Amino acid sequence: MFTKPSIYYILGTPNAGERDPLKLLEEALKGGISHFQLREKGMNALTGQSLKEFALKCQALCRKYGVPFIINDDVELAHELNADGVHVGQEDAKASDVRARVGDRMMLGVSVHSVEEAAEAIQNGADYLGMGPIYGTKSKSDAKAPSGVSKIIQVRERFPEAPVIGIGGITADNAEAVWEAGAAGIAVISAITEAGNVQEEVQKMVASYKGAIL
Ligand SMILES: Cc1ncsc1CCOP(=O)(O)O
Ligand SMILES: C=C1C=NC(C)=NC1=N
Ligand SMILES: [Mg+2]
Repeated sequence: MFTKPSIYYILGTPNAGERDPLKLLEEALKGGISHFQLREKGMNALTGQSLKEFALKCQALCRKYGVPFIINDDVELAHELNADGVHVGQEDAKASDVRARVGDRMMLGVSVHSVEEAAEAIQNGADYLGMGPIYGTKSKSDAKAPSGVSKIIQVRERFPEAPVIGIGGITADNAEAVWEAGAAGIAVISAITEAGNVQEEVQKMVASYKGAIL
């Protein structure tokens, strides 16, 4: 499910700005991302039928490259599209309710900020944990203060079997510390979305794992 180094691209149409989100996704897929999450939030976010149509196009692209298609927050859309996974935060639906709704087939990710939240998420059936923000981020308006990799280290010590995905301000240049903390993957929005060469940026992120002291 999360072979190291997992590069977990997250995108919503608001993040893409003037760029074509589907072109960004295809370039990232060609570059070798291992997971994609559609996170449609913020200014002018798509809703209803237009969101569903866009989600279907993203899902088709992911399927073409054999990469899991994960939907953020919207459990009903994930269920309707038979997505490969759904990701929820602490304020979203409770992980146990989501698991009950989507069944065991679908990957369930939960955002956690502490060992206690990690314990609860795992107890409730989480397949992986999203942890951050590691560094400063401009892509989440209500992000907590960056905490570096210390919390990832704590959770890894306590739950060595649980895949942890680091998130928040991660680039190819600062990813090494996240690998060294034991993360199974890095989740990225802007470093890939705003890259001059998207494919190359993804490849540099994969390469950053080899440089890490594990
Ligand atoms: C969704 C989310 N959760 C914590 S930080 C963040 C945004 C990550 O975006 P970026 O990779 O551009 O910092
Ligand atoms: C907030 C998040 C944390 N981690 C992941 C993987 N996705 C998210 N949307
Ligand atoms: Mg959420």
